[in-house]
Amino acid sequence: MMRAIHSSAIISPAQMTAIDRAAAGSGLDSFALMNAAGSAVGEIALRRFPQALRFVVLCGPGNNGGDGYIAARRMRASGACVALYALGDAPAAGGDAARARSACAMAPAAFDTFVPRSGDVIVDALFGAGFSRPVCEDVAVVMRKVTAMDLPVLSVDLPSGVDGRTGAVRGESFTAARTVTFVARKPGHLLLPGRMLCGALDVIDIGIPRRLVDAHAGNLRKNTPAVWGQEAMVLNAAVHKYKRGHLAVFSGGPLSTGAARLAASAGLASGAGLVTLASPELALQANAAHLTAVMLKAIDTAEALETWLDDRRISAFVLGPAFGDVEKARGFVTLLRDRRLVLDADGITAFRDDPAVLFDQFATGPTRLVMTPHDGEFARLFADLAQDPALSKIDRAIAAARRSHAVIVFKGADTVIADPDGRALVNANAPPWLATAGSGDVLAGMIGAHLAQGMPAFEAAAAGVWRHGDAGTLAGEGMTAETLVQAIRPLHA
Ligand SMILES: NC(=O)C1=CN([C@@H]2O[C@H](COP(=O)(O)OP(=O)(O)OC[C@H]3O[C@@H](n4cnc5c(N)ncnc54)[C@H](OP(=O)(O)O)[C@@H]3O)[C@@H](O)[C@H]2O)[C@@H](O)CC1
Ligand SMILES: [K+]
Repeated sequence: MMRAIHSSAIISPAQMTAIDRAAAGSGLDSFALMNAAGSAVGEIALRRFPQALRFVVLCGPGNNGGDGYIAARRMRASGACVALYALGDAPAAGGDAARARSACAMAPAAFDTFVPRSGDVIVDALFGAGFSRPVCEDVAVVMRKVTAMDLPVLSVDLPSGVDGRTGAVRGESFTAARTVTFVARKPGHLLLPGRMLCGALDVIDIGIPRRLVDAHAGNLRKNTPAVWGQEAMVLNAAVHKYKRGHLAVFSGGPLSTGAARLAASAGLASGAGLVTLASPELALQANAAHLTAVMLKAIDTAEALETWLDDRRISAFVLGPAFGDVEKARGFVTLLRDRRLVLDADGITAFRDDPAVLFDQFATGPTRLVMTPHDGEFARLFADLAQDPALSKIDRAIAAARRSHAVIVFKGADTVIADPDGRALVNANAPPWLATAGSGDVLAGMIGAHLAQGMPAFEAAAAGVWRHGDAGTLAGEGMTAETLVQAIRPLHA
């Protein structure tokens, strides 16, 4: 009986190896685990691809190939037509993969004799967790042929060619219709481009005890309401508006007010009790003409801001969307350094020449700064991390959070949220059409609303990102930033 487990845990290939060792150390039979894994693959192949005229199992030299041999045996036992091809050397004698190969009782043909044909379903068991270098040309040619013929691919653990730690493609990869992985998701299943290449993902329990998984899993999870739900204030009519927080959003000049208004209205729709747009005098008219529930306050200078900040009920701030004046942004951030702040867009770019000035101002006390960079903005503050090819997007976000003492929301279709303490989340509910003009402004306002309500910065960011993806899905294809705000769902008890 197959069960899906650890629904939000993400485990790196290195942690998986440690779990594997711990399982063996506790007396679990590693061949039994492979048997469970390979049998699950065979069963899923039979169930999900009834149209197959032939199952072609491509086995690599390691344990990923071992799973393939078990799957082949399982499918053959059910009467399916199965062809088996082996890449490279035979598996090391005495290991589980060698045992699986002999138990399979089918002689594999050499990999380079495989000719794909119409009606084939490919079971890709070439490389999984042990994928260590770019695929060679022989393999790449087969991958390209299979893709060109649009043959369904069921990948074991990961589409071969995808790096499980980073999600990067090394050389070439299969594009799977389905991927069957074991114990928990790996980063490569969620980070781009890996996520796009996995197809539907099955996470299978192969019998490793939960205590061993928990002992070796790190602080990385998929972003779901389970992560932040307990911290979220359940909003109802009985909660006084001041208890739901007061969010302030800084507007740009008279010709660039729209972004801040989007953030402000998103903040209100996300549950902030009060939202005030802090606007330059010259932009008051433009802003006033468009606002109803959002309040308006003229703030032009550092002095005016300093006076306003005496009101401690203003519980969070958003600075950056189309703000424009980077010098003014730097001055405002200094005044806001002991407050809860979402820094986005121009607010991030303002510190490109000396990021340490920003980081130092938030170095002590509780984590209260959330930054929401896209790739370009990230590179402006963290050039070395952005350029280091050895780092995954998760590694980059965590290192940036540690350095800046801020929660980092590293945006993209695979947004990563990282806390200075090393916790991280990968978000996966964003529809492709969410990448549209103004979408980032809406996100900044949503995170600001959660901060204003008093949620810890990490959970506030996670809740904002998840609800943003949820609203995008509800708004549907063809959405605009305005319809996105309208689609923000209230939090339910
Ligand atoms: N963890 C668990 O609990 C369980 C894990 N299970 C399964 O084990 C899998 C991990 O097995 P694994 O560690 O043997 O690694 P795997 O992916 O087979 O690759 C290693 C081989 O490929 C080779 N190789 C690498 N790159 C290459 C390239 N570009 N081109 C050519 N060759 C290349 C590499 O060569 P080497 O680098 O050593 O020279 C080595 O020979 C995991 O994904 C899952 O399916 C299940 O059985 C259930 C229990
Ligand atoms: K594979």
